[in-house]
Amino acid sequence: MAEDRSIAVDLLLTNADFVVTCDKAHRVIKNGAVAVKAGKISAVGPSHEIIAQYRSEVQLDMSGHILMPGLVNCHVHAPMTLFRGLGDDLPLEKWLFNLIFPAESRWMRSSENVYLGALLACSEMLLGGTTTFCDGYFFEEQVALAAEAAGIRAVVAQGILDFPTPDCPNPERRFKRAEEFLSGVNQTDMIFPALFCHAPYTCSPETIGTIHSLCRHHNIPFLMHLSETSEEVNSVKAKYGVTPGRLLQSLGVIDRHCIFIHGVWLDDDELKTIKDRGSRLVHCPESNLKLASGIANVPKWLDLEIPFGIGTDGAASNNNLDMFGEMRTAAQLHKGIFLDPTLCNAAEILHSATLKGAEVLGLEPLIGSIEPGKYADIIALSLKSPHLTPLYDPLSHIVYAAKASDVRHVWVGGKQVVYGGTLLSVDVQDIIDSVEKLSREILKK
Ligand SMILES: CSC[C@H]1O[C@@H](n2cnc3c(O)ncnc32)[C@H](O)[C@@H]1O
Ligand SMILES: [Zn+2]
Repeated sequence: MAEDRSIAVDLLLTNADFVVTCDKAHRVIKNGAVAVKAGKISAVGPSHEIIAQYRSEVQLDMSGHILMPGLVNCHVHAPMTLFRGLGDDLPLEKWLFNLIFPAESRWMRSSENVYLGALLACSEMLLGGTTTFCDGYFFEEQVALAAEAAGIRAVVAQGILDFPTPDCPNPERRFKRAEEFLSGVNQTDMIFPALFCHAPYTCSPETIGTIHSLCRHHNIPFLMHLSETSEEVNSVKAKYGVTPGRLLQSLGVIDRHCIFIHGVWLDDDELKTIKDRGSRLVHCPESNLKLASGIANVPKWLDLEIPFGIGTDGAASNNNLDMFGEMRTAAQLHKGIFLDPTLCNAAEILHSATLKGAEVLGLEPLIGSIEPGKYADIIALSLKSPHLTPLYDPLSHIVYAAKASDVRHVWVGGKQVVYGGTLLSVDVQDIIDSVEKLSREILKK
């Protein structure tokens, strides 16, 4: 009898119509397979080669599917799923100050509510193929707990503002709150703590400088909404005499720790500073459109080679956490604005939602592509639908035609969390029932 020299692994995914690796070379493997051991990818390649080299007691036939890395949602406020559809058709300032901040001070003072909203968000994201998200909110420890329960990877950034917030009613304690958060949440390969200075119009230079120093000290990301609306630019100019980007530059905080969200109104000099100082950007096209904040100059970001990720923003301004929809919007929007169909092509946008997104979050050595050594954060899209037929180019389908509901299977760190479109880690119906119950109370007030 011939000796079996193959290597034993924990999981073999074979016969996928395509493995879209999202590696730097944009490698797409026809009839591909992936071998997974101890949560990480051992090998990826043509099915016949992988099957010859590896064996596993768990071997799944992925024919009729695309395998690709899990999507990376670079900007979310997970608990805000509780406010989905509560305040539509308003500009940012009215939406935020007249509706959302009061709603947060009423409903998000309960850490249980924050946990529940975050759990709903994690469910929505996993079912839609997102395996990593970067969050910013209050009681962010609860978001970390929800992410752990759901089995999704997360950067959890504690929100800091100069005025009373649900988890820090006394603003004088805001730096203590940041430190308390950092000492309470341990970094693992699933949960990565960070701090989120809300915006230049809600955080003083003292707050920005102190929180940024803490981020530098702990070597963690410093997040901030920046240059989201023209009103923001005008109000910062009126108060400080300079634009938001220049204000941060004058404070000496623009560096490799910074992840700036939106950047709709950043001018060329501000963008150049962001590039030169190693900061990164996040594009949230649907939230920017819905709040009529404007449209970020993403073609310029691409020209300048500024690493940028894609984010949905919270469900109160999007109103979903669907990264397939977000990719499609990002790919189409700039073509329409600049009357140039070559802009933001499918490969560029898919990279922003996977490998580049991982790079933006500082997680690129761990996730973002299907490559040996990376965590097995993998999703399987079913191709057996009219809207995905015929198939000439898998990248085209992923960006321009696929829907979140095409996601059939999801693995995070090699652990299957979605099977056949069903979430295995938490009871979604139970979460929906609890949120519906709470929403009836929210509606009454
Ligand atoms: C510290 S982050 C949490 C804080 O941010 C608010 N928020 C949600 N979406 C936006 C946005 O697009 N711009 C500015 N602020 C936003 C959220 O309601 C929380 O108060
Ligand atoms: Zn936001």
